[in-house]
Amino acid sequence: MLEIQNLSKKFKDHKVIDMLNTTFSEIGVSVIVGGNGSGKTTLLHMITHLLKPDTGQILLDGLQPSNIAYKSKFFYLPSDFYLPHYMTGKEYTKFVLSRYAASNYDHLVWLLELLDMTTSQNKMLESYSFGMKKKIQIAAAVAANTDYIFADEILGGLDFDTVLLVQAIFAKISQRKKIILVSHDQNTIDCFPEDIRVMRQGKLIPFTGSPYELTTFIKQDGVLRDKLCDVEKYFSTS
Ligand SMILES: Nc1ncnc2c1ncn2[C@@H]1O[C@H](COP(=O)(O)OP(=O)(O)OP(=O)(O)O)[C@@H](O)[C@H]1O
Repeated sequence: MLEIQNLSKKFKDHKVIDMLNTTFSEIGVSVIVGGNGSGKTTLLHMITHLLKPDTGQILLDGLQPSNIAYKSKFFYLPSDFYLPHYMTGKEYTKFVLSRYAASNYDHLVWLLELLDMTTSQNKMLESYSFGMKKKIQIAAAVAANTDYIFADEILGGLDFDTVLLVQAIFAKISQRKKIILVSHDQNTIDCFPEDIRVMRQGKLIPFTGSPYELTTFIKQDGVLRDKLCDVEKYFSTS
C-alpha cells in the first residue's frame, strides 16, 4: 500500500502540493488526471524519491523512501526520459533488469516480440523513434516485475494498436500489482475507470462518477468555466 500523509511542496512561493493525504491499494490501476502544471509530476517525483517534500510522509508497504528496499519496490516510467543513446535496446534492457531482483528475462523476450521490438532491440537507442523508446521502456518496466509501476503520460504518442496492447498488459498485471498512471488521455480513463483521482489545488480528489461525468466535473472548475464562457462570447461577437 502507498500511504501519503500531509505532503506539501512549493517552488519558491508557488505551492504545488498542499497537505495532500491519500492512500493507494496494493493492486489495480489508479489514474491521476489534472490540468497542466497542477502538480502530477511533482507528486510522482516525491513518491519516487527524486524530489524531497517540504512536509509530510510517504510510505510504500511501510517503507520510507530513504530505505534502500523502497527503490526496488517500484519502476518509474517518466514522461520525458533520458535513454543512453550509445546502447542498443538489448543492452539497455539487460542493464535495467539487472537492477531488479525479481526481473523476468523470458517475460522481456515475449514483451519485445509482442511490441514488435525483437529486431530493433539490436539497434542503437539513438536510432529509435519516440514510440520505440516508449515501447522499450514499457517492456523493461513490466519485465522488471516490481510490485508497483508509476507511469507519467506513458501512453501518449503511441499508436492505437500499441495503446490497446499496453492497456491489456496493464489490466492483466494489475490483478496482482499496482499501477499508477498519470494521464490526460480519455481512452486511458475509459479503460481504467475504477480509481480516478483529480489533482486540483495541491490535493488529490477521488472521482466516483463515470468517465463521461469526469468531463462535466472538470468543467465545474471555476477558472475553466469562466474561460469556456470567454470562448463562447468571443466567437459569438466576432
Ligand atoms: N523544479 C521546479 N522548479 C520550479 N517550479 C517547478 C519545478 N518543477 C515543477 N515546477 C512547477 O510546479 C508546477 C507543477 O508542475 P508539474 O510538472 O508537477 O505539473 P503537471 O501536473 O505534471 O503538469 P503537466 O500536465 O503539464 O505535465 C508547475 O507550475 C511547474 O512550473
